[in-house]
Amino acid sequence: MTLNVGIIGLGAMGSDHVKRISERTGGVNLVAVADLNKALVEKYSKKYDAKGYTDGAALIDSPDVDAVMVVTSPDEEHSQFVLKAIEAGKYVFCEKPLMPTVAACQEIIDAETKHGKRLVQVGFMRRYGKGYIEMKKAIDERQFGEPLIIHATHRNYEVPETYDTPMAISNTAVHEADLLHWLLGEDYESGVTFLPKKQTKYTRSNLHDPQIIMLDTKSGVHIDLEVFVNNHMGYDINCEVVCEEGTISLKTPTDVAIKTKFHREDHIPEEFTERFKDAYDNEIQQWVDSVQNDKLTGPSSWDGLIAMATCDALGKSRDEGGIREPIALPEKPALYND
Ligand SMILES: NC(=O)C1=CN([C@@H]2O[C@H](COP(=O)(O)OP(=O)(O)OC[C@H]3O[C@@H](n4cnc5c(N)ncnc54)[C@H](O)[C@@H]3O)[C@@H](O)[C@H]2O)C=CC1
Ligand SMILES: O=C1[C@H](O)[C@H](O)[C@@H](O)[C@H](O)[C@H]1O
Repeated sequence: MTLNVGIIGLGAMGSDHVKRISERTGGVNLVAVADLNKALVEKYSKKYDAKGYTDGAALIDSPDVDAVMVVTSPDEEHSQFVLKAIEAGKYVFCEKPLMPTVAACQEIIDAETKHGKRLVQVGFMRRYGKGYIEMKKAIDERQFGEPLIIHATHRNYEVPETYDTPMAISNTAVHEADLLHWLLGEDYESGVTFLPKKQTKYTRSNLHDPQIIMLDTKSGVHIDLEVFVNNHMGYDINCEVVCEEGTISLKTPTDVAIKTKFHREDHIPEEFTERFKDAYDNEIQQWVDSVQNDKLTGPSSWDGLIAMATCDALGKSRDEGGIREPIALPEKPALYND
């Protein structure tokens, strides 16, 4: 049976998902779109012959909509629609982060637990990247012995003026906060955030950039993560896992390598929709398939809370000048055990 999906939020990520659902995902129809911006609603409702709304709640209430995608920003705009979808008993894909605070993630977990069935998947799409899947297999199988250290970078070419210091963790590093404990198959013990060089060419009053994060896991794996969101180089995501008898690293996919006039060059992706196109495609196809099977298999609301609890500790460390902070989790509800 074809799944009829409505998408709330038609900006940079939402418009990419509109195209993905309409043109590259099997077993699904885009039947409705919503945004506060009427021009975007008119554009995409007309282009994809979908019903247009400016009120996301009305989209969720529509009997024509089987499942919902929440792709709004700022991130605080997610829970109103996630909670309404749960109330309506409809599956809902919520872009990361689930919400930018632990308390708001907990509110969603409480609502889902009361409903009695998992309905929420969170958009941690790095888990669907081929490189990360191969890395996780190698770690799970201990192909190179015990993992010891992870070196990672999360670099953006630039971010908008509204992007501020806390977002470097809650909006950006939240990807690695989810990814790396999933990759290693264990929880974090503690974290530290510190702010290097205070005055740089692109420093803004509301944004300290770059930021340096360190995480340590329960077994003692040490992680260092550079978050550099105005690097004016490109969208450069790196991850190297150092094991007892070898390393395994993420490779940036390139179609061509150029050599000319005594130099060679590779392309650096401009932004996330280019760099992780396959991961997004795999993620959304898996979400549609799991909804049709009436059993979600992707990142849950609980994964959303783990990531935000990690980010909270890292934000507290940053605000306290780089003091190591424990990363503690509440008891995991049984709903999220399978
Ligand atoms: N998984 C990933 O790699 C990525 C995830 N994201 C996430 O996707 C979400 C959207 O990000 P962007 O597309 O970059 O933001 P954006 O600012 O480009 O678009 C957000 C859209 O949501 C709409 N909106 C906001 N509040 C609304 C409401 N109450 N009702 C209806 N529409 C509303 C805005 O009018 C805007 O058109 C964010 O949560 C962000 O964290 C963004 C980029 C990449
Ligand atoms: O989710 C995302 C993107 O995937 C980028 O990796 C981040 O740098 C960006 O800040 C965030 O919105």
